[in-house]
Order: sequence, then structure tokens, then C-alpha cells
Amino acid sequence: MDVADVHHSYRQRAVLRGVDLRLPPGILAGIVGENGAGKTTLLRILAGELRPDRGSVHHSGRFGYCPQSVVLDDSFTVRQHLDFFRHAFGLADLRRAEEVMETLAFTEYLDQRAGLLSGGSRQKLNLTLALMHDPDVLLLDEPYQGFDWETYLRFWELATRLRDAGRSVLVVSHLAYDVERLDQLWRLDDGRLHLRDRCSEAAA
Ligand SMILES: Nc1ncnc2c1ncn2[C@@H]1O[C@H](COP(=O)(O)OP(=O)(O)OP(=O)(O)O)[C@@H](O)[C@H]1O
Repeated sequence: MDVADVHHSYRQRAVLRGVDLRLPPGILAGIVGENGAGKTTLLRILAGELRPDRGSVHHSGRFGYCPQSVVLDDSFTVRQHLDFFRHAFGLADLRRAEEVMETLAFTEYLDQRAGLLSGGSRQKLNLTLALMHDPDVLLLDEPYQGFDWETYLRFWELATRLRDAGRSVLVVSHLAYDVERLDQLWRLDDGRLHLRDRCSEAAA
């Protein structure tokens, strides 16, 4: 993914003021920033949901985006969500989704209605839906919110496996936590990305 000189304002408020970002294949990268820094705005632009005022975003291959708030129909079961997305992605089977669910210890919820899932389990479904077509570029907005410790560790195991398989994974969070797991870390501040030393960011 290649991002060059992205600018975005909401009315008078300039949120992004020239974001440049390159994600080569086989990278696990992170963006941190305070509440309101513009992280979600940037991700929505990268995902094509929002048009930047200026600048360009290019990526090749399959694309996956896991937004912060889950987009689900509460009356559908987990299985119905998977079937719906399988058709949307044109997948022959649910092999990949089953692998992800296995890793996240989520398989037992297949027949549960989404409306009855806990916050952490909804997030597991959200992640499964973003990963089930095995995207080459994967953008994750606060992906581990609501996860218990064991699931949190399994999330990183999954993200690392994807990186090792040549995928580009970008994790966006307001917490500069566990940053030594990342290959590269930026801080979004004042509308721009600043490359950070992961050791000093972890200590901050
Ligand atoms: N649709 C919108 N209209 C007007 N202002 C907006 C809109 N969306 C976001 N903003 C403003 O833009 C700024 C950046 O918001 P954004 O949600 O991108 O930040 P963030 O870094 O993701 O924050 P958080 O960590 O709290 O999720 C905030 O000041 C927010 O109030």
C-alpha cells in the first residue's frame, strides 16, 4: 500500500495534513495517536470509505478492513454472517474463517445470534469477517478492544502469522502497548505520521 500526501479537514478543522505511508508485503506495522488525533479518519480514507481532500492511496491485491464499530445485523447468527460474507467475497468454502475462529477460540459461537455476543466475541466475529478472504493488505482499527488476555495473545499470534506469510498488516490503536511486536511504528500527531523508535515509545 502506498499513501502520499493525504490531507483531510472536517469543515475548518484540518485533521490530516500530509500523511505519507508505505506498507510493503510482509510487514506488521502500527499507528498510535491520542483520542481525536485522526486515526479512524485516516483508516477510513485508506479503506476508500472517505475521500481525502488531497493526496493518493494505492494498493494491490485483496484488501481487508476491520473498523472500530462492528457492522452486523444482531438478528443473524455467526454462521449466517459467515455465509453472507462468503458469498460477497466469492469464496468456495469457509476454510480460512474456520482457521481464524479456531485461533481466536470462537468456534463454539457459530449458532449464536450476533445480538447475544459479548463485546469481545463481537470483535472476534468482526476480525473473522475481515480475514476470511485472506487479504494481502489488512487494516485493523483498535482490533483487540474487549479481548481478554488469552485472546489478546492469540490476536498477536494471528497477526504475526499473517506478516510471516507476506501480508501487510496495519494495527491502529490509541495505546502504545506491546509495540515491540511491530516491525514499524508511527505516531499520528498534528495531522502527520512520525516514525517512532519502538523502544522509547514503549517506555513513554
Ligand atoms: N464526521 C465527522 N465530522 C466532523 N468531525 C469529525 C468527524 N469524524 C471525526 N471528526 C473529528 O475529527 C477528529 C479526528 O477524529 P478521529 O475519529 O479520526 O480520531 P481518532 O484518532 O480515531 O480518535 P479515537 O482514538 O478517539 O477513536 C476529531 O476531532 C473528531 O471530532
